[in-house]
Amino acid sequence: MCTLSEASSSSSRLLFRQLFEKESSTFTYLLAYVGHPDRPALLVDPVDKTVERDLSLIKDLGLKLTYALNTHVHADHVTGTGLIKGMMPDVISVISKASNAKADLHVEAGDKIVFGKLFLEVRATPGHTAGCVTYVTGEGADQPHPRLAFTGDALLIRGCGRTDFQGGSSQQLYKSVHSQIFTLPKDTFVYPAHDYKGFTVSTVGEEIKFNPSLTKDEGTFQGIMENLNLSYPKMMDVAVPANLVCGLQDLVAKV
Ligand SMILES: N[C@@H](CCC(=O)N[C@@H](CSS)C(=O)NCC(=O)O)C(=O)O
Ligand SMILES: [Fe+2]
Repeated sequence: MCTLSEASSSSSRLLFRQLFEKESSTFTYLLAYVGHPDRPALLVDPVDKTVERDLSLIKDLGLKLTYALNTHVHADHVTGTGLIKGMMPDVISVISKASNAKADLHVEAGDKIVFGKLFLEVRATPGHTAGCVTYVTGEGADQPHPRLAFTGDALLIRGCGRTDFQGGSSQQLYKSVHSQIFTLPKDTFVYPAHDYKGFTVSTVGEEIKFNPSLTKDEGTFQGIMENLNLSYPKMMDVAVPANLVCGLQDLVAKV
């Protein structure tokens, strides 16, 4: 199996970094095309608390940040998108149309986010929230192999996002994961938005085989999701309103 460092150094000219915010156990991903002197880059799911670290890394690596993407309206932390745009107004914030959140660019299934010769393809994976999307690296010449899937909270490693708020639906999540993620090539790397168990990466094949809830039939899955008994995220009342304006709430309040 191809390792993370192999994926990073493949002929696709993809530079890839997985970053972590420990208070909310959130992963942010940095991707860049380094086959051209412009070195266009994007961030997936930046967190407000670690924006300074991420922008400093981008500067160190000589990259040009072009897009800041969210997989969904997060309930447990404030997106870094607003802070990034405050400092770098040319960066394009991205979220799904179905999320009903403010952003420069609203995407839907089938859209492509292009950076250099690389691109991310948008797959609609609602269920954790109504507007969740998964971003998957492209297929074909110049694209990294194996593919990389940024699954947000739709699919976690040996888990999945809860479905008890923000338009969540266990029925919809089951369908999303089985039709949009489990149909990807089995060697596709799975990079989620969170991990609470110490994992960093999985593959589609591994989750098809070992995911404890999504390997079950749909009825059993729904029963599991109804009985998770998780407490609401501590930051929820702050994070959701902020993320609906892509973390721009302070800037908006000043206008
Ligand atoms: N304790 C945390 C919140 C943990 C939580 O609810 N995480 C969400 C993803 S963030 S919306 C989730 O779906 N978890 C699934 C699971 O099985 O844990 C806090 O207070 O922030
Ligand atoms: Fe979430």
